[in-house]
Parts: sequence; structure tokens; C-alpha cells
Amino acid sequence: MTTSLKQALKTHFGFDSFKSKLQEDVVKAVVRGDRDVFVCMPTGAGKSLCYQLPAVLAEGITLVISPLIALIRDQVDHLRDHNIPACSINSKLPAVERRLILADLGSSSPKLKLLYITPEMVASPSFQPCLTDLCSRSLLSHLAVDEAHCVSQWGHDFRPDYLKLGELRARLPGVPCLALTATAPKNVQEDIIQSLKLRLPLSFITPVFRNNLHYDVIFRELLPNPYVHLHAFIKKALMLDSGSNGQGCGIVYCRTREGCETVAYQLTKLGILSKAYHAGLKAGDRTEVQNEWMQGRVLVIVATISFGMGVDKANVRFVAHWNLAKSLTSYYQESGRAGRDGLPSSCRTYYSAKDKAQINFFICQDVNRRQRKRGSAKESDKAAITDFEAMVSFCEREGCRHATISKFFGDKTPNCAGACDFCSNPKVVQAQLARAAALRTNTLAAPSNTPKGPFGFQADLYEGGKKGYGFERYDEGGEGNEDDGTKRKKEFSDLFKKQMKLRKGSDSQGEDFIPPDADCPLREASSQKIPKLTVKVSEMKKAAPASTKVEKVESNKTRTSDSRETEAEVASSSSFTHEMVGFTSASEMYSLKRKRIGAGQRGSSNPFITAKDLLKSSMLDTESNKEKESGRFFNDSSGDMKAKRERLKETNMDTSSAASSSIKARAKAVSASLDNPTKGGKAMSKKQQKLAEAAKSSRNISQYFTKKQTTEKIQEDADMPEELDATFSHTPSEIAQENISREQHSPASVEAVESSQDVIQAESKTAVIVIPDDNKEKKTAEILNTSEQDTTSITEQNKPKEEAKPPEIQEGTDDIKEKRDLSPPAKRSRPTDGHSRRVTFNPSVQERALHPVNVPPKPVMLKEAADIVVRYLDPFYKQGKFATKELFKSFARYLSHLLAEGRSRGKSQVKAEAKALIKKFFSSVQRCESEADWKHLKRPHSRKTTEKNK
Ligand SMILES: Nc1ncnc2c1ncn2[C@@H]1O[C@H](COP(=O)(O)OP(=O)(O)OP(=O)(O)O)[C@@H](O)[C@H]1O
Ligand SMILES: [Zn+2]
Repeated sequence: MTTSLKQALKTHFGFDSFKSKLQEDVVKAVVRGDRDVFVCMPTGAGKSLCYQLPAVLAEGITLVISPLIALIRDQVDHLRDHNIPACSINSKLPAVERRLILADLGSSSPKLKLLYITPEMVASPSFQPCLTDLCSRSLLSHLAVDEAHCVSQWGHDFRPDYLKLGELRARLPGVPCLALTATAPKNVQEDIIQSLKLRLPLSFITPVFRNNLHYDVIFRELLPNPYVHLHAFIKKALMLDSGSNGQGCGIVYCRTREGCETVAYQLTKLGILSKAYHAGLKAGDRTEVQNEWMQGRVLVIVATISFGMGVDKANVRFVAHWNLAKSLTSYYQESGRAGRDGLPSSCRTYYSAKDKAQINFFICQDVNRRQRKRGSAKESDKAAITDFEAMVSFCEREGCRHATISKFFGDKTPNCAGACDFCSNPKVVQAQLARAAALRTNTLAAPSNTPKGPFGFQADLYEGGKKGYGFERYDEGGEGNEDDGTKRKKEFSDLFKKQMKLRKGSDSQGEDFIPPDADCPLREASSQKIPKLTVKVSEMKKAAPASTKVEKVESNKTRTSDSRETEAEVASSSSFTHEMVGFTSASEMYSLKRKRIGAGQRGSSNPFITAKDLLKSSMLDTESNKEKESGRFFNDSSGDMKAKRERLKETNMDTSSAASSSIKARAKAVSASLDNPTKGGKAMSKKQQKLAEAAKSSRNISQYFTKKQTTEKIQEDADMPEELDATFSHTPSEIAQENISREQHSPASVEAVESSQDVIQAESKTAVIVIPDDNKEKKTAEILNTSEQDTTSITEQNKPKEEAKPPEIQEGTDDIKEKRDLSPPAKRSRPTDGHSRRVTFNPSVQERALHPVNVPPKPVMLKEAADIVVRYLDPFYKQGKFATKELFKSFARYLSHLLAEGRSRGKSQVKAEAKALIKKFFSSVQRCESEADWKHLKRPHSRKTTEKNK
């Protein structure tokens, strides 16, 4: 068997041998076909081949379930390149191709070997006749479920439609099933096996333990100078003192952008050239940093978790987590980027109780929010909490670190043999734990009534000094930066603590974590009402020095990320007892906080020097000191100084030309990525991001949007990114069918509707098309055979009258009015950055074409504008271009107000402007990470401008 398999491997795929023994074993088991198979192998291990090769060798067709159309396309293209007959049935398929495929499948001996399909399509009624037919003729050889962790509600990529695969599996009793995933802790593995109804599967799991990785944990709060400590660690890991210039490099992970900037700055100051990498940087700068690091010109990259997926660098000698990872699963993946070459490497976490409390707070908040929307608790709500607890336990418990990881992933206890701090010297670990406990006792002894939540949540740790956005972007404040912000922060902190104390009263509140009230209006930052809150605005303002007030006035048109953390703080104290009058809105509060470094520099008054600036001077120093420094820090050494000088010149270029060229480059990059979202050098990164975002999407708002698509054809704009997912890219008739198969008022759809209401801040009606069941045959035919034109006509029939007026209350209620007042006011201004040239069509021309010359267009109301914005923005959300759903909603809200402002524009103009704004936004922002990202965004054409252009 082995020889013939190897021959087939060579003939069909061109490989001389299997990638690993495990791959070979899986292929053999699948070819035998007598048992179901479960495969858990890391990304890049060659899982696809585990079913592709058996598929080629088997008689009949292998049905492959894969979550995203984009991923399917990659696979099908790859197989076709090898002349292997493979295809996919999906909503994007032209009718002609669809018919050809169905014809082949219906023939007595189909030529097709692999049929790829999304879980949504496999469950859709339209596909059932085809499936039944294949089954009844025993033409299905295997069922392969790729990315099988999507089936588990414990997994971060959970896709509800994957659950339906259990039913499918039950319908194919004689067909062996293969489930594949890259990362699955024990509970996810169990879920997969149970949900897919795998029968006594043979499991092939890559061992978790990697003996070349040395794990340790350092309690950061015990260190007199954490940066010096980190510096010493890096020097040792990279053997910088030995003068060997060992060609290694490293990654420091931080949770926030400013954390990255600060750590990069500090390390560079201490003598190790380090650069920050995060989504706040321009795309070009990010690529440059990544390239410099890949080529060894920069030894240390200090990055948020956005860095690393798909980056396959063998000689990463260390991965340090400056902040606690949010889960043990993530930590394992992130730290696992060290030592891919098999050489000894170090994985270190700098643990801090503050990190723990902050992350815990946000996880609880998130769970609470989800439960509130759903109206009930679910076992799976605990997934994030459990995974985070495992991370904390990894740091806080005495014991072998490798053993903790292995146990978590369901592996047997490995033989660590000194590859972690505990195994090499347990006493040191115990001493550290004792010191940390003592420190905590000392620090927290003061208020005996401090409420403690699950996992030791300490409300007082939220000393009003947080900054960042969402727990992924949190970072502890004030590390090493004794600036005027510290004083301000302390004042704010004191005030806040005073209020917290009041709230607590003299008695303990008990042991439970008190999440923000479900109806706390500060959840929506645009809301001004804060009932039951006694903090007086005057006191708050007193706490803010004059300079910050000025800053607020200058930039109050947009909320920065800080406002959200303020929401969290204030929201957590929302059980105050009195009604509040004239309170400072959340959107104004951010100015009480320290400015962010790097991402939001605002001119010369900024007291901080970014790592980049420091690097510039450090590089200049380096140049004047060639021999000493260049040999040590740059692989391109002194011979390349001219090039470096050129780079410096470039960096110092006139900002406007730099900006414009970088904008062009980014625009190019964006449009390239839109043209072809699946191609390019970072396929794995995109794949994982797509999965994660698609999972989020399908859980949340997209279902609502999907329904909305039933009433309007969404792909109006060729510039909008290609849809990624079958759920979202179904033709309207398919969506209609799925709606029928779903319960019409499933919790998911209720939740989804709620979300969208959040976005548009107004009542919204969901149109659900109901096609009578006796039309089933016809529906199937429509889905499988109709051309795009047919689809459109179906859509049109069901489309509500476009001229239907939005309900009066939408513009008239106080609520809306308040929100409008609080939203960043749109400033009518001509764009000064030259972006307007990028607008590809003139809204005024559209306007003229659509309206008789003298009849003014019907002005667009806020709700209509919101609809338009959401429609155009949604594809970007689904592509993962927003760090959080809140950001997406916030941006949608911002744009809606911007477009509805003035109310003198008609629908087509608003559409045009919405498209242009969104396009402009994403030409300079690759992924929206903070509200600061859109603070400079203005309407591309004011009314006056367009009038002039006529
Ligand atoms: N036997 C082999 N010899 C050499 N290369 C192989 C072999 N099998 C697979 N590969 C290659 O390894 C790479 C990774 O394979 P594949 O994409 O299947 O990984 P994967 O485990 O499915 O990763 P993911 O988790 O991203 O799905 C591909 O480029 C594939 O062509
Ligand atoms: Zn150990």
C-alpha cells in the first residue's frame, strides 16, 4: 500500500514523500475507509492532502465541507492545477457552470472527484435532491469536514451551520467521515466528535509538547524595572553578549498599540533595535517593519496579536508576552512561533495582576452582553472565561508549564526535562509566587470591603487610568512614563475611587462580579443620559487640566478609543442611587485620559517620542558610529549605510508627498486585496482572520444583514469587496429558503436585529420572504438554475416599495435627537489631502440624472442613511476590517450622521457619498482598530463643492 500511495502522491500532487509520518498514517486510515477519522494537526502540516489523495484514489465523490467560499476557491484552484477534477457549488457560481456540475453529478459515472460545499449550502433545501441522489447511488466515497472546530461552541470560530452537519452525517451512515482542525483543546475535540457523530474515530493528533521551547513566567509587578528585565532576557535569548550575532530574532507581544510603542521605545533606548507593529500604523509602514524583521535588520518586533499569523520564520529565538494572553489557546499559538527550526528558544510571559483583572473584566462584560441579548445563559458562554482561567492558572499555579499546556489540549503529560522554570528550579517559582502574594496582600489590604468577582476580580484595580479599546487593546498605564498624564490620571483615579467607595457603602457587596447594568445607556457612547449616576460633571472637569479641555474642544468631533473604557468604568458604577443631571457624556470624557502614543499624535505639543522617532535618531547615531553599532544590530552592516541613509531621507521626506505616495500605495494594496482576497503571500493569516471574522459575523449581526439583503440587491458597487462567505453571499432566493428552514424568530435572529438597531439607532423592520412550501421544486430550480438576472427579478418582486417613508418617529423622538446632537458633528469642508481625486464618480451627476432639474431631491433621513451605510459597510465588517463589532457599529453611526447632516441630499447622492467615504477610509486604514482611525474623515463633497463642480 505504501508504495502505491507514494506513487499516487507523486503522480497526482508531485510530492516525493509524505510531509510527516502522521500525514501518511492519516492518508492510510482514510484510504482504508473502515473508520471515521479525527485529525488535529497544526497549520501547514498538510491536512488537506489527507483527504485529497484518498479522494483521488477512491471511487465516487468526496464531499468536502469548508466554511468559506474564498478558502474553497483556493483549494479547487489548487486541485485543478494538478488536473484533479474538483469543483464547488455555491451561490457565486454562474448558472451555466452550475448546470454542468449538476449534469455531471447526475450522470452514471461522474468525473468529479471532490465536491466542495459550505455548511450553509449543504443544509439548504436546494441541495437536498442532489445529495439524496448521490447517496442513493452510493456515489459518495468520503465526507471531509475541514476546519471542524467551527462546529464547537467552545471554539472561537463557531459557525451555527456547522451544527447541522451532524444531521448530514446521520444521513450518510455508510460514508466514512474525516474531521480536520488545526487547534482544538480537549473540550473542542470532544465537541467535534460528538456533534459530527463520529463513530469511534481514529484520532491523529500532533503532540502539543515541543521540547525545544523553554517556558517561564515573570511577575512583572515584582520587578524594579521591567524594561531592563526584558532587555536582559532578550540579550540572553539572542546571545547578544556572546558576540555571536546568532542570526536569531524575537517577538514581544503587547495588548495595545501604545504598549507596543512604549516597549519598542524602551528597548531601543536600552540598545536593542526594536520596532512596533500594530494596526495603527500605515499599511506601508507595517509591511516595512515586518520585512525588516523578516530580513533580520530589526531584531525585535513589538507587536499586537495582529502580527504573526502566516509569518513563518524559523529562527525566532524568543516570544515574550508583555501582557497576559487572553487565553491559553492563543498563548500556545503565539508562543509557538518560537523555535520552528527546532533549536532551543524561550517563551516568556510577564504576568501582572492588573492585566488579569482587566482582561477578566472585559470577558465578563462581553459574556454579560451576549447573555442580555440572548435573554439566557449558555454553557458556551463560559468558553472564553475557561480558556482565560487556564491562562491565569498557567501563570499562577506551581507546576510544569508544559504539563499545563499538554493537559489543556488533552495530551498526556510530557517529559519536560527542565524545559520550564518550574522544572528547572521550582524554588524560584515558589518564591516568586510568595512575593506576589505578599505584594497583593499589602496593596489590597486597605479596603476590606473590596468586592471580588470571579477569578479574583478587583474593582479597585481599575484606577481610572485605563486606556486602549476593548480588552485586546488594553495596556496598563504609566509604565515608566512619568508624565503630566500621571498626575491627571491620579486625580481622575482618586475621584473615581471616591465614587466607587460611595457605591460600595460600608458593607461588602458580596463576592460576585458586578457587570454593568444591562440597560446602562453608556453602553452606547452616544447616549447622554446616565440615570442613577451621581458623579458631577463639574468634579470630573476639575480633574482635567486646562490643556486637556482645549484638546477636547479641538477634537470633540470624534470619540477616541478612550471613551469606551470610560464607559466601562462608569458603567460599572451604574448602581448609583440618584438621577443624574447634566452629566458629561462618555464621548467627552476621553480627554481626561492620557494621549495615546503613536496612533494619535497631534502635533508638536505631544510630549512623547514614538519608537519610530527614536529609531530615526538612533539610526543617525548609528551612522555616526558605524563600526560599533552596525555590526551588532544590523545584518546588512556598514556596507549598507548608504541605503540606510536613503531610507532615513525617505522617512524625513516632506510629509505631504510622503502621505500622498503612501496613500497611493495603500490604495493600491487595498484594491489589490479587494480584487483578490485569497491570493498573496499571507494566505494563512487571511484564512484564519476570515474564519474568525466570519464566525463573529454569523453569530451576530450578519444574519440580520443577510435578511436585509433579501429586499435589496447588495452588490451595487463593483468597488465593494467580494463577499467571502456563502452565508452572506447567497442569492436572495437562497437566503429566503434558509429563512424558511430556520425558525423565524430564532434567538439568533432576534439578537441580530437588536444589533442592527444599535447601529442605526432607530426602529427597523426586517423583511422575511416566505415562499410557500409547495413551491419547493420551483425554489430548487431557481437556486440551482437561475441566472443572476432571474435572481434580481425575484428580488424585485419581493422588494418593498423603495419610496416607503421611514417612520416619523425616527427623526422626531427625543432619543434620536439627543443621539444626533451627541454624534460627532460633520464639518463641511473641502478635503485638503487630495483624496477627492480618488472618487471615481461625481455624485452631482448622479443626482442630476435621477432628478428633474428643478425638483429638489427628497432629503435622506437618518434612518435611510444608516441603511445605506450599513449595507455598504457590511462587507468590510465581514472581511474582518473592524477589530470589533462595536467599532463597526460606531463607524456606521458616525457615517450615517455625517451623511444625513444637512439633509439636503437625495438618496443617490448619499449612496455615492457613502461609497466614496468608505472607500476613502479603507484606502488609508487597513483594519479599523480604534475610533481615532476615522477622526479625520469628512464628507468628500460638500453640497457647495458639488454645486461648483457642475
Ligand atoms: N507530502 C507533502 N510534501 C510536501 N508538501 C506538502 C505535502 N503535503 C502537503 N504539502 C504542502 O504543505 C502546505 C500546507 O498544506 P495544507 O494547506 O494542506 O496545510 P493544512 O494543514 O491544511 O493547513 P491549514 O490549517 O491552513 O488548513 C501546502 O503548500 C501543501 O501543498
Ligand atoms: Zn516543566
